Parts: sequence; C-alpha cells; structure tokens
Amino acid sequence: MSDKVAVLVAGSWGTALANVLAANELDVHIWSRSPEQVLEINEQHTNSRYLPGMALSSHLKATADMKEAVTGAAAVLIAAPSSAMREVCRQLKTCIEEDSIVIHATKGFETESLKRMSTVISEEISRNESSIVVLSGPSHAEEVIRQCPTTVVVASGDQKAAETAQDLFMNAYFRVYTNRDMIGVELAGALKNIIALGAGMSDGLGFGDNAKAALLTRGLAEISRIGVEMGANPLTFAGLAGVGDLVVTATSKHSRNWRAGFMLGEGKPLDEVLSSMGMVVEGIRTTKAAYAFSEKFGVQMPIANQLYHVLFEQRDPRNAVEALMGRNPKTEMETMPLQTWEQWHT
Ligand SMILES: NC(=O)C1=CN([C@@H]2O[C@H](COP(=O)(O)OP(=O)(O)OC[C@H]3O[C@@H](n4cnc5c(N)ncnc54)[C@H](O)[C@@H]3O)[C@@H](O)[C@H]2O)C=CC1
Ligand SMILES: O=C(CO)COP(=O)(O)O
Repeated sequence: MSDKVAVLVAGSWGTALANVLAANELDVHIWSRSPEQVLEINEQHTNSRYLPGMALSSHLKATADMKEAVTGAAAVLIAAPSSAMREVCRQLKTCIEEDSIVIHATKGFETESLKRMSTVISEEISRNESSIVVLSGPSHAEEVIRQCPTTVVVASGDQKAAETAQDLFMNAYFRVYTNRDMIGVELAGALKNIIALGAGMSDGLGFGDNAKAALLTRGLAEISRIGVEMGANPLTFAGLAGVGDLVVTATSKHSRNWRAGFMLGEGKPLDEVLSSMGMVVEGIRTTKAAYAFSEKFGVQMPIANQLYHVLFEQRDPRNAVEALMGRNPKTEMETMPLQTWEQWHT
C-alpha cells in the first residue's frame, strides 16, 4: 500500500488530522481551495486562520490542485463542512483512485435531503456506502494539534477499511477504536452539536451546572431515541461518538457550537453570532435536520425542537426553557430507546 494520504480541506479539523498523519510519517497532501493558505502551509508550516499560533509538521504538503493531492493516495480523508460535502465530492469523483479508501470526519447532514454524509459521498463518487469510513469522537482540533491525548472511533460497514483507517491514525497521543455501527457513529457525532448549542445557551442565560447536566442527559436520551429509530445501535450512544463527544462539545470553550449557544443565550442575534465565529457551526443546520427527523419518524426531540424555535422562529430562549420544564410528567424509562443490544443484533 502506498504511504500517500490526501486530506480535503484545510480548515481546523482537516489540518489537525493531516498533522496526525504527518506525525505518523505518512506522505500527507492537504488540498485547499485557497492558494494563499497553500503557500502559508508549505512555506511557514502554519495555518494561522484556523489554528493560530500552532506549528504544523514540515512534512505536510499543501496543494490547490485536488488531482495532485489525490493521485496515488491509498486513502482520502474528507473534513469538509457538511454544507460543502457534495460539492467537494463532485470534484473528487474526477480524480479519485479506484482502490483508495475514503474516510470522512464531518459532523452534520445535508439539510435539503436529510442524508448522512456517507450517503452523500457514496452517491457522488459512486462507491458502496458501506465501504466508507467515518471518523468521530471527542476531539477538538485545538487539542489534537497540541498532541493532547485523544480517543476517537472509526466506523464502517467494511471492517478491513476501518482497520486500515485505525492503522493510519493511531499513535501515542491519538488512540483509535473501530466500530461497525456507521449509522450510529454518524448520527451521534452530528446530533450532539444541537445539545452543545443548548448547553452554551444555558450558560449564556446564567443557569448552573444542574441545567447543564439535565441538558446532557436528556439530550443523550433524545439523540439515542431518534438514532435507534434510524437504525443505530443504542450502545453506540454510550461510546466515544455518543456520550464522549457530547460531554466534550457541551462543556468545552473550544467548541464553536457551545460558544455560539453562549452568545445566543446572552441575547445576541443569530446572524451576528455566526459572522463573529468565522468557522463552521454545524449545530445550526443540524437543528433544522433534527426538527425534520422528529416529524418524519414521529420521535419526540423536545430539546432540538425548542432550539429550532429559538434559532429559526425568534422564540426567546427563556420561553424555550419554560416549555421544556413544563412538559407533562413522565417516567424516565418510557423516554429511553427500547431496543437492547440483543434485539439490535437479531
Ligand atoms: N474543528 C474541530 O475541532 C472538529 C471539527 N469537526 C467537523 O469537521 C467539519 C469541518 O469543520 P472545521 O474544519 O472545524 O471547519 P472550519 O470552519 O475550521 O474550516 C472549514 C474549511 O472548509 C473550507 N470550505 C468551506 N466550503 C468549501 C467548499 N465549498 N470547497 C472547499 N473548501 C470549502 C473552508 O475554506 C475551510 O478551510 C465539520 O463538520 C465539523 O463538525 C469534527 C471534529 C472536530
Ligand atoms: O466535534 C467537535 C469536537 O469533537 C468540535 O465541535 P465544535 O464544532 O462545536 O467545535
């Protein structure tokens, strides 16, 4: 197998993951649509817009020519925002090698079609969806680039492809587990961003740790409910892509979703919040998708639904909290996904 790996695109996550691969002495070629960014990565070994103050491996090569990045690569890692995935894959289709494995690290949905990222990729590059690998888990780019200990999961319907991805990324500070529940890992990674927005909003409103714990726990319950309905293994939500990523995103100041939620909780309007971020905040689009999933599958997602009203219908966040707290009394167990591990396996 060639030791060349291509990474598409050079945002925070693509750059941090490319740096892990370069640390593993692979021949890493990162593609960016920005010639200025390519020049900066190649000459100064930095990506100051997305990872300010951090030095990148001098072995990392950048190019604005996707064909050059992808030709001869054993693996292609895509870390594009969900909104750009289809467009990036349309370009990739024209140059990808037949036998290179495709890994994606994007946490979101195509909002118009409600498709998962592996579906979008497989449609565009004409590959079987089960051959795609998704990389997810609690992993802020800002900490991965500093080589802080990090654990992630790679999931695929093709165990061999998942193991290849595991081998490519695994090192002393980046530990990789495999999982065969690609649907669950994709859903968990995307949906936790909604709860992180809510947790930020709760903090911005001045609420305390009780409210945050409630959001995380009840958030995980609704993510698991919809996930199981959409074909996921319920245990995936107890793993790195589920509770692991939920905790890190809903409690870390590195999180763009938490930060956006915090500003919204402080009363700033959505357009002002988004223009001040300068980076992708996937949870906004994902809230729209979750609202549609909740209707489509008839699954209650009270937190996502209230966030939808706040984000897109100008509901006051305090009214959203009142609506959540004032719902009909329930038993806790009736709100949990019913399938067990054994049922999922039959
Ligand atoms: N930053 C992080 O710590 C992590 C991010 N992710 C996920 O990775 C994905 C990407 O996020 P980030 O890298 O953080 O975003 P970012 O905002 O840091 O960078 C986005 C990059 O995408 C490029 N881009 C946007 N539209 C494009 C297009 N049409 N064609 C080519 N390039 C385009 C931008 O130029 C920029 O380089 C998201 O789904 C995010 O949820 C997942 C785990 C960690
Ligand atoms: O998914 C992430 C960490 O695992 C990154 O979250 P944010 O997009 O909120 O920064």
